Amino acid sequence: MAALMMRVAPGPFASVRVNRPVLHCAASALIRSVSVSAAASQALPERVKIVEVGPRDGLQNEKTIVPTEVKIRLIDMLSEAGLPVIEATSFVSPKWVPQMADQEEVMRGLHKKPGVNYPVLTPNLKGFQAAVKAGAKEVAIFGAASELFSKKNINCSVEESLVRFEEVMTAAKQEGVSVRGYVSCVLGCPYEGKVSPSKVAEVAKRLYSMGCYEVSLGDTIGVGTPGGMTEMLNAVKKELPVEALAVHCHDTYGQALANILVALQNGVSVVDSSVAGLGGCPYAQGASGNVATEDVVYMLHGLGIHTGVDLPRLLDAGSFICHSINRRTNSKVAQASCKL
Ligand SMILES: CC(C)(COP(=O)([O-])OP(=O)([O-])OC[C@H]1O[C@@H](n2cnc3c(N)ncnc32)[C@H](O)[C@@H]1OP(=O)([O-])[O-])[C@@H](O)C(=O)NCCC(=O)NCCSC(=O)C[C@@](C)(O)CC(=O)[O-]
Repeated sequence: MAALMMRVAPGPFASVRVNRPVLHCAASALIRSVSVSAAASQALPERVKIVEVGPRDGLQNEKTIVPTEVKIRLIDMLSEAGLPVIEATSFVSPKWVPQMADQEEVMRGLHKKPGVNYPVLTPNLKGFQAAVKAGAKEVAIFGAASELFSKKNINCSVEESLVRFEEVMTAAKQEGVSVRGYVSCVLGCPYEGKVSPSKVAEVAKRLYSMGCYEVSLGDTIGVGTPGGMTEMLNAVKKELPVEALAVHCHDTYGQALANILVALQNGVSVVDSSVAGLGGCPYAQGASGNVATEDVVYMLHGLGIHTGVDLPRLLDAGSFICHSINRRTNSKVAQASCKL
């Protein structure tokens, strides 16, 4: 062990202000050096854009209402940590998702950092209009590759949802608002089981064709494996440029990082994640937390990929929200860093 600790350079957590066994620093530096040399032989992106979904996807499923000031503080801590995109809230029905009922206050209260985007979810024109009134400059429309999930989540068929999204898109073009698209259940549905990659590709193409600048492919219940991810991406890449794709992985079966790595190897360079691994969709049975942003950042930096994210500050944001809502972090990196 002594020999191991002598051979490695200072770890990536040199500036983390917590007590940590020395072994963690040494081991993480070793992991990094091994990973970088492995990455050298792979076609991986030099830079990855992380879309932080914690304030929305991470909190929407919390049963106890999180105070608005806590949500605002979390968003501000995430922007201070260098996250370039922070999904702030959603303009959905408060009867359907009570946790997001303070969407206007959140939008008005957050301290917008120059260069940071704060998209919000809008399922229909009503949500879009409210979002714009509250100052949103970017929205996300969210469809699905599964009929039953679409019905449970937004109370309409996939085709009906696309008609609603066209209305949002038309209004967004008039207002100069950017629109991101989601396809949920891309690697499996809690109600229909297996989902065909061709159906995912079809819905993704519709969203892209109507004007979404980016389409995020959601493994909503975290059942995917690297094999399934590869097969699905191969189908989608036939219809959309890979530059317009993002992946959105939940970690129910512990496959999220492996799935993300496969997506990177397929040319994807946008990754959604949630601080402390919080999250889950209230209308997807069995959905667990999103992949933790801390773990994604740790892996990407270990691969020598730039994110612009300051990991110690991100760990502070994770620690803050976990203490505020009395939850244990799902991030392995946070656990190893003795942050909670
Ligand atoms: C889409 C609706 C509204 C349809 O819900 P509905 O009941 O069919 O809507 P409606 O048009 O019949 O209207 C019913 C009531 O809702 C109101 N209403 C109508 N629209 C809005 C709105 N935008 N904001 C606020 N209120 C709204 C409307 O005004 C009316 O109010 P009432 O007259 O009863 O008082 C509903 O199903 C809904 O809000 N669903 C959202 C569900 C949700 O947020 N799910 C979680 C996000 S998706 C997700 O997590 C997956 C993702 C994106 O993360 C990717 C992944 O992981 O794969």
